[in-house]
Amino acid sequence: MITVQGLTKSYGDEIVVRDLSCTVRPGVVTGFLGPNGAGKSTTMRLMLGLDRGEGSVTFGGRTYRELPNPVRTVGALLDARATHPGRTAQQHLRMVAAGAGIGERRVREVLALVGLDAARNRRVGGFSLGMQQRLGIATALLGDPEHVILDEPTNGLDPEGVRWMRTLLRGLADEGRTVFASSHLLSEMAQLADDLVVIGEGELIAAEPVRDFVDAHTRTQVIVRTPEVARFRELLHRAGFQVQQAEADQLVVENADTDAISAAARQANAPLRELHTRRSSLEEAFLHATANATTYRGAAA
Ligand SMILES: Nc1ncnc2c1ncn2[C@@H]1O[C@H](COP(=O)(O)OP(=O)(O)OP(=O)(O)O)[C@@H](O)[C@H]1O
Repeated sequence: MITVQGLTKSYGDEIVVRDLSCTVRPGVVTGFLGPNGAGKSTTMRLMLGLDRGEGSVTFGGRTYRELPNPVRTVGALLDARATHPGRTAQQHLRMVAAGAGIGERRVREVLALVGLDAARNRRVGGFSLGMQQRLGIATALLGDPEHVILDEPTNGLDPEGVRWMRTLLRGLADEGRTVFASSHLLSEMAQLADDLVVIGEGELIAAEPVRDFVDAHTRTQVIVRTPEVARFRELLHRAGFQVQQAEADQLVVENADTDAISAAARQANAPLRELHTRRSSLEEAFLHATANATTYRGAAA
């Protein structure tokens, strides 16, 4: 469990993380979202004690600095390109392992886990971004940590790599670990994350399960197809539903549920050809939730 309390960071006069508090629970994947410049990387750096700020972050009750052997408790990937380009993947991992008292066997294990066994003797300088990302993950997992913090772990990965990452993070969560990962790929997050922490301009916008976040920031629509569209529309309208005709035989009802619509159709003796709920996407919810907290916004077309 990661507990963040009152985390605050300023650069000069600019407050980039403001009084941020949340908990990240074990056994699930928590996605960390926010528009560009929202303060995600800064928050992760603060969590790991790489930056100084106010407030506290604890891992199972202890701050990063209090951990006797941090590599064994918290595994982190912040910048995959931070590895020395002249070292091979294996040399890099051996170096980190030696510093934490981790043996050669685990080095080979994590190389295999991230699919870099065959490339272990190649210099990191020649690695693609995706390979560097895999090495970064291997480094983060070296100490078999209970907490995993990853900044944009899918960055540079091809579709197969993204899928691999999804399976890996799910597996880590299923083992009971606390997994906290930022990403800009919202459709990916929708598939991957159970919980979300969403920030905008350094402030907490939401910390809740993905489903609750989407429900809170979007409207549910019920799609109805009927040959008697005009009569049924009028009927729903009179019953107090917010309803629009979308196609010749299709109605869209806002904030309704299919039970209520099918009951109304039965009562009116209106035949239904289709009735289903359209759930909004995480992307729609994210754009709505962060609309007022977007520092770097493209100019309107
Ligand atoms: N070393 C620094 N000095 C001054 N300002 C900084 C520094 N690092 C970050 N910032 C500022 O802090 C704010 C938050 O940046 P941060 O990189 O944490 O955001 P982010 O959410 O990770 O963004 P992105 O999604 O674009 O990676 C930005 O306004 C950024 O310009």
